[in-house]
Amino acid sequence: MILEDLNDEQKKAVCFDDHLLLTACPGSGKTRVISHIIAYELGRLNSLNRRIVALTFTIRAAEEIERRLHLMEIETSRLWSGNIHAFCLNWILRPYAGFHPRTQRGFVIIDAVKTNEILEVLLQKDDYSIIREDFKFNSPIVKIQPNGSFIVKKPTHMPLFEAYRTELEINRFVDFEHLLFYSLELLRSCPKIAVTLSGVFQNILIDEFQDTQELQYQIIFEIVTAGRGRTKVSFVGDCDQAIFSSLGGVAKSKEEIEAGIKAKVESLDLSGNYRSNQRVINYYRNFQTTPIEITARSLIRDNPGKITLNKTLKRENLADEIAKLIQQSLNQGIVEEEIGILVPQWLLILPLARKLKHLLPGVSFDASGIAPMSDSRDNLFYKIARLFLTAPSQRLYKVRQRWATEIGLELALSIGCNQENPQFSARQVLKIVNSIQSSETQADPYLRECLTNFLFAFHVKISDFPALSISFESYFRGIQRRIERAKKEGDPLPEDIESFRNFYREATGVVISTVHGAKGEEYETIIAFGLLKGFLPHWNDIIDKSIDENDVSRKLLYVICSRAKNNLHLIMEGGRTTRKGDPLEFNNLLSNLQFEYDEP
Ligand SMILES: Nc1ncnc2c1ncn2[C@@H]1O[C@H](COP(=O)(O)OP(=O)(O)OP(=O)(O)O)[C@@H](O)[C@H]1O
Repeated sequence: MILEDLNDEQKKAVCFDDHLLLTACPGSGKTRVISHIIAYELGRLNSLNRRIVALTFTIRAAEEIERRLHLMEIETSRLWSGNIHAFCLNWILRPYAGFHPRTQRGFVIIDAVKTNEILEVLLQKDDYSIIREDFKFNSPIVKIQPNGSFIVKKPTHMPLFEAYRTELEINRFVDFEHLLFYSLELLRSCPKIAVTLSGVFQNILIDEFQDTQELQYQIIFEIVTAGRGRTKVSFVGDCDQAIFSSLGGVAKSKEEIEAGIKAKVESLDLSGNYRSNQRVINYYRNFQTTPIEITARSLIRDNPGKITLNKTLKRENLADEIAKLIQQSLNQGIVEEEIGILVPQWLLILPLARKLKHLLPGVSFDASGIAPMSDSRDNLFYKIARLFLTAPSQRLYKVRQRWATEIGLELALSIGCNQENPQFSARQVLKIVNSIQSSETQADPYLRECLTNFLFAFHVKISDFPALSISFESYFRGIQRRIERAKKEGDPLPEDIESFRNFYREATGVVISTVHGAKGEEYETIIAFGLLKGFLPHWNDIIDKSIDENDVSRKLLYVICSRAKNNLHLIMEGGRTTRKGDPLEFNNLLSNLQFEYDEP
C-alpha cells in the first residue's frame, strides 16, 4: 500500500535496509521518497521506545513531510522532524546541559537578531575596521573543522570573534552555532549520550544533505557510530542544488560519509523527472555540474513550453512586463498558484508585489516570504505569534497542533517545569491562544498584548525569566529592524495587524519568493528577474575570493530553472545600480549562454 505510487527506483530506495546515500535530480521524487521511507519505517519500529528522525533544512520542509504523512493517514507520534538546531536543543543540549561547563549553570539561546546586536555593540566599542555584514558567525570567515574546532580565516577578525565569544560566555548566551558546537562537544566528552540516542533512533534521515555543514555531519556521525548498526542513516539530496555553500554547506561523498560513520553506505540515484518538460530540463542542464542524465517522465514531457530571456527590459518597465507574462499564463488556463516569481534578494519582492497588485487588481498574490518577522523563526515568540496570526483550518490543523506541542515543551523548559504536565499540552496551548483577544490594530501593540496575556495565562511573569525576556525583546526588535531596513530602501513594509495576518494566510495566488525560499517548490510558469551580478551571485560571494562565483551562479540558476514545469521566463533588467551608482552587470553565465530562446 505504502509503495503503491512509487516507481521501481523509488521503491528500492524506500525498502533499502542499510545506510543510504540517495542522490537525485530535481523533480525525481526525493520528498515523495522521504515521506514514504518514514511511513515504511514507522510501521517497522521494533520497540515502543524507538523513534524515526527526519532532519530537514527548513521548518517548512518538515511541515511538508508531516502534511504528506497525514494525507497517507500515517500516525506520526514516533517521528521527530525539524532542523538540526531544534534536534540538538531538544535531544542533546537541554537534557545533558549539566555535563557541559558552558551550559551547566543555565543558558539562554539567542537568535540571529541578538547575535547581530552583540556584534554591532562590539564593533562600536572597538574599531576593528570590519563592517558588520562582513562578519557573520557562520560565514566562510569562521570555518568549523572536522574535529569540531574553529578557524578564523582572517586574522583581522580574530579579536572580534574572541570578544564575541566572551560576551556569550559572560551572559550564558548560546547562539545557533554554539548550540551545535556544544552538542558535538557533549557527544564527544560523554560517549554514553550518543549510545543512548542511538538506542532511541532507529533511523535518521537527512534531507538536502548537500547543504549540511561540517559540524552537523559530525553530530550525526557520532550518534550513528555509537549505535554500532542500531541506527540506520539515509542522506538524500542533489549536489547541483547546493545553494548554501557560502554558509558552510558541503555535499560529502559516499567515501567521506563511510569514513564518518565507519560503515558501508549504499549509493542509489533517481533519474526520472516527473515535473518538467524535456526542453526545460535540457535548458537547466546547462547549469548542471554532475553528468547525470535527466529524462522527463511526466505527461507533459514532450510539451515545447516557452523559454525566454529578456536582456533589453528597463527596470521601470519590469512590473508591466511581468504582469504581461502572468496574464499570458492565465490566458493559457494556468491557475494563479501555478505561477512563481523568483528573485535572488527579498528586498526586490515588495516593490514589485505592490505594482503588480495595482496592475492586476483581479489577481491574488502570495508574498508571505517577506513577512517582517521571518528572521526569527526559531524564536519561541515567533512560534506563539504564528498561532495568533493564523486561523484554524482543515489544512493547518496538523501543523497548528505541531506548533502548539513545540510551544508547550519549549515554554515548560524555559520556566523549569515538567514537560509532561498537561498544563503545557498542545490542547491547552491552543485553548489559551483561542481565548485571547485584542482590539489593537497595529501589529506591534497587538502582538505584545497577546503574547503577554498568553504568558500570563500560564502564570508566567516575563521579568522573572531572563531567557524569555531576551527572546521577547529580540523578537520585536527583529521585526522593527526589518521594517526600518525596508523603509530606508524606500519600500516600507505594512505595520498593521491585518497585513501581518496576510503573511500567514494559506498560500493562495501567484507566489513571489526568494530563490532560497522556493527550494523544493514547483510551478507551471517561473518568472525570474534581478539576474544581475551583485544579486546573483550576491556581492558577498563575489568579494570572497575563496568562493567560485560562477559555481554559485550555476547552482542558483539550476534551482530557479528546475522549479518550472513548462514555462521559464528569465529577466536581466537594465537600470539597476550599486549604492555608488554604478550599473549592475548581467549575470555572466546567463548572458554568455547560447540557446534558441522563444520570443517573449
Ligand atoms: N513515481 C511518481 N509518479 C508520478 N509522479 C511522481 C512520482 N514521484 C514524484 N512525482 C511527482 O513529481 C514531482 C516532484 O516530486 P518531488 O517534489 O518529490 O521531487 P524532488 O526530487 O523532491 O524535487 P526537488 O529536488 O526539485 O525539490 C511532484 O509533483 C511529485 O508528485
